[in-house]
Amino acid sequence: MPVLEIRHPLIRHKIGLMRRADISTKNFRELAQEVGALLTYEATKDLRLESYEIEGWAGPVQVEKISGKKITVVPILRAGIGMLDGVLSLIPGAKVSAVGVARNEETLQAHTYLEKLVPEINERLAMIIDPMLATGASMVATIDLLKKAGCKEIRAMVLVAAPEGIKAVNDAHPDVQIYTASIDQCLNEHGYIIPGLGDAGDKIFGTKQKDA
Ligand SMILES: O=P(O)(O)OC[C@H]1O[C@H](OP(=O)(O)OP(=O)(O)O)[C@H](O)[C@@H]1O
Ligand SMILES: O=c1cc[nH]c(=O)[nH]1
Ligand SMILES: [Mg+2]
Repeated sequence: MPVLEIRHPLIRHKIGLMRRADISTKNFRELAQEVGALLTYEATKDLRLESYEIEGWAGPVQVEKISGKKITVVPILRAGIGMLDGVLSLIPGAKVSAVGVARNEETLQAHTYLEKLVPEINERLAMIIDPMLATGASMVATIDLLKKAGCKEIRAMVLVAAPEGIKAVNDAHPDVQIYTASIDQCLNEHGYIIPGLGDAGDKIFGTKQKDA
């Protein structure tokens, strides 16, 4: 499935602000949530609707509601937490399935350390959130475990994606649609996205601010 780069002016503007080397933790956090919400708006625009009747102020009126599968949002810890409130601001009823994946900074392999999935996840649309899609190893590991748990429909929302990561996800899981605020140029020799955002987890949590 092709990747969708959402080139909305608000997203372009906010991602531009996030790239500043001297950005504060507070600003980075706020912008990650805001872009998370804007990506959610796009990634849900094809959800099915059904109409039903309510009693309105002037009598009966036909209105609509989202029908079909319920949603579970799947933040990849840690950094995925940085988009979670933004996503939930638009889909407040969604259940949250936390998946912990850490990238080994030397081998760039993904290590899964936590899997807290909601019940009946096989009946839900899973929306994975993570600011960064670099080599794709963390995303592929997350999709692997969701499919093992029975998920049939999976979407991924990332702030910034490298072509290498998009290819890795597409090769392993061509059925998964990726939504991103920016397709960047490449990875550097340490597996960091160029121009990218630096280490998103560190910037969201206020841990070390050193960029590779
Ligand atoms: O595509 P990949 O090459 O796998 O890299 C991307 C992953 O790396 C970062 O997480 P990290 O492992 O640094 O964990 P953190 O969220 O705890 O900082 C990021 O949030 C992604 O999960
Ligand atoms: O550029 C990158 C790559 C992996 N993880 C990050 O936080 N940033
Ligand atoms: Mg990190």
